[in-house]
Amino acid sequence: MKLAVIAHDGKKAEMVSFLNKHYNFLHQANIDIIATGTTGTHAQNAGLKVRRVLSGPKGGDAQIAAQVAEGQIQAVFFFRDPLDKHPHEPDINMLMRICDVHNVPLATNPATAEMVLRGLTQASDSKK
Ligand SMILES: O=C(CO)COP(=O)(O)O
Repeated sequence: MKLAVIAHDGKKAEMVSFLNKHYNFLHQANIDIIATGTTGTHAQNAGLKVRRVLSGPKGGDAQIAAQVAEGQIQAVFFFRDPLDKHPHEPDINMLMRICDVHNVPLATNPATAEMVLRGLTQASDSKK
């Protein structure tokens, strides 16, 4: 299963604590994680094996959206900062739209992320 993790600067601390909390699940061999550049560095520092794409403002959101469109990503954890401006707002909206087009779970805040992760955990447990 491949998961994408992305966080705006104002939400990176929350993303790191989410990743730490779910380290055991996310660290499993059958989980691949892809992340935008800076978020990916934080995730790597948390001990996770992560493939980093470009930073969000440089096209990283668009790279992840392309993989969602190709059916390669099963869920996106995108902690957006609604209180900040982003020069790449069109890419952000595009990623969210692509998730909706392809019916891929998209968690844009930690509360939703907990629920999505619970669902993924149950789905993976039921396969064992
Ligand atoms: O800007 C982002 C998402 O829109 C995140 O990019 P970084 O992970 O490189 O900070």
